[in-house]
Amino acid sequence: MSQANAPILITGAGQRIGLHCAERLLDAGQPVIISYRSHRPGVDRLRERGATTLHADFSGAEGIMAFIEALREQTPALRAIVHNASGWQREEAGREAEVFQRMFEVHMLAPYLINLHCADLLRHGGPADIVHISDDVTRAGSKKHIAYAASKAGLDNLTLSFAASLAPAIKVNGIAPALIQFNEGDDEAYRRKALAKSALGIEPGAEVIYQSLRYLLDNPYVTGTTLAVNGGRHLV
Ligand SMILES: NC(=O)C1=CN([C@@H]2O[C@H](COP(=O)(O)OP(=O)(O)OC[C@H]3O[C@@H](n4cnc5c(N)ncnc54)[C@H](OP(=O)(O)O)[C@@H]3O)[C@@H](O)[C@H]2O)C=CC1
Ligand SMILES: Nc1nc2c(c(=O)[nH]1)N=C([C@H](O)[C@@H](O)CO)CN2
Repeated sequence: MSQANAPILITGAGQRIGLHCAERLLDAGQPVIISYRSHRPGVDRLRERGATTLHADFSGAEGIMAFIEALREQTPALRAIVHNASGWQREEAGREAEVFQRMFEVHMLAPYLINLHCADLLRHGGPADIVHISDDVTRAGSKKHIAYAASKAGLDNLTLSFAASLAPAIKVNGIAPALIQFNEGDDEAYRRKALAKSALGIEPGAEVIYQSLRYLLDNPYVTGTTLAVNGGRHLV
């Protein structure tokens, strides 16, 4: 496979932001591979559009390594790897250690192992990128998602280490969103409170993440950077 049509991998792209970015890449004629954990309608839609869909559960090194093996059987080259898969878990009484472990696995261990075991697929002489989807919450921490925020902060540090380690062949950057897209169960009171936390006060939707991803893929002189896509939350 020439680098020209090497696929872009997006993890956790069966729904929401990952699904939107996968669809937009397909719209642009870019081959796509996704990982998904739960089978959702978006997985079928991507498959129908020609994307390769691989099941993956990153809860533990075994599951991550099994995904890596399946990925390497699928393609000899990659244009980019987008680490989007994520669990937004609060602390739970009696399950504190399990929640921390889950957050560490999906936000740090999976990107770490996939990057180490798949960076060679990006080494083909053409433009190559790794993008970590983080969270603006790493600036200040979170009272109700302590393990989540800590694991995303660790992901931000992986951005720096991998950017230094893989340069100049591979650029490594992050995108740190604040509120992008509410979840179905978010009630009006929660939505009002969340919107008030940023200077721009809107729910922008997934397109702003695709625009940020496009910028990082297209810019040959940006690495080791995490883009804040947060509506000016740091100003409020
Ligand atoms: N939405 C927002 O407003 C914000 C999003 N972000 C970040 O942007 C990214 C995309 O957000 P969003 O689209 O809301 O993400 P989702 O909450 O929809 O999660 C994306 C996917 O990750 C998968 N996933 C979760 N845990 C695992 C695991 N252990 N192994 C494999 N897959 C897993 C889920 O699979 P399953 O379908 O099985 O649940 C889900 O489909 C995330 O990294 C998120 O942290 C940051 C700030 C705000
Ligand atoms: N994996 C996820 N991470 C995050 C989500 C989400 O739905 N899935 N949502 C948020 C919130 O939008 C938060 O930014 C504002 O309430 C954060 N991370």
